Amino acid sequence: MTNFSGAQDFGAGQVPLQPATGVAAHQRPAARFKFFYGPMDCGKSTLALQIHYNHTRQGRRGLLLTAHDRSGHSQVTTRIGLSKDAHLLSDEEDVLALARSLDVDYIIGDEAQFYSIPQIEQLATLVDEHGVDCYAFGLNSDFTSTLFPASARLFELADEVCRLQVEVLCWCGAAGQLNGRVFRGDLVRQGQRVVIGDTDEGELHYQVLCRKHYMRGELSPNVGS
Ligand SMILES: Nc1ncnc2c1ncn2[C@@H]1O[C@H](COP(=O)(O)OP(=O)(O)O)[C@@H](O)[C@H]1O
Ligand SMILES: Cc1cn([C@H]2C[C@H](O)[C@@H](COP(=O)(O)O)O2)c(=O)[nH]c1=O
Repeated sequence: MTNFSGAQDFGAGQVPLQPATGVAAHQRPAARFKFFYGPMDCGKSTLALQIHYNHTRQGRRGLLLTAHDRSGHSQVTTRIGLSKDAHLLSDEEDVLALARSLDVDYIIGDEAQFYSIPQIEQLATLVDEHGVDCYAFGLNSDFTSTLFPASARLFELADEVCRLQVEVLCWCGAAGQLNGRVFRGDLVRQGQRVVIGDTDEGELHYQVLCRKHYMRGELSPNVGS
């Protein structure tokens, strides 16, 4: 909340978070809420770690979050080899309380499609009421080509939404756009929304497809690719 003098009013018992860099308040840009999205394998986690690195280098205190990372650990992992320890968010966890207890300047949230709606809204509150920059990274749609609820909320609330620039190619060479779930060699269109997996071959895996081949249900002739 901002009062008429321009000063922020955080209410009784609340202390605003302060950035660590020592930059005067009037020189600091307004906090931003950004959502970077794209299909599996398009470089989301890599960009998340790059942004985290750049902020840390300037002395800013950050919180790296993930949920259901493929590794099964509390880490952000990337296929290009980078990984970093992260806080593994549980479904009921209050991100606002967590960030305030750690006094952070920014949050990087990977696998944001798995966050709850309240958690996405808490990120927005951190931006608006506490000046914390929030960068969320995640899939836009699930294996049925339907938006994840958290991603839909991010599209509604974020200041900026960016489709990632690294094109993942469908087996035909066109830009991959949709995440196909493959079970025992067949594209499936029904099942649980959350099934952790990778784009490698296996009994259950994912394959990024262009819209035409997703709609036709035509998978790569090369198993697992
Ligand atoms: N051996 C490699 N050499 C170069 N780039 C690679 C290699 N392995 C993976 N990558 C890059 O990493 C990207 C996947 O990054 P990752 O952050 O794991 O994606 P996401 O989080 O979106 O699933 C691939 O699109 C590719 O550009
Ligand atoms: C499409 C889809 C994916 N998932 C899971 C599979 C992976 O564990 C993650 C995405 O990870 P990435 O870093 O973006 O490659 O999400 C799922 O549970 N349900 C789905 O529909």
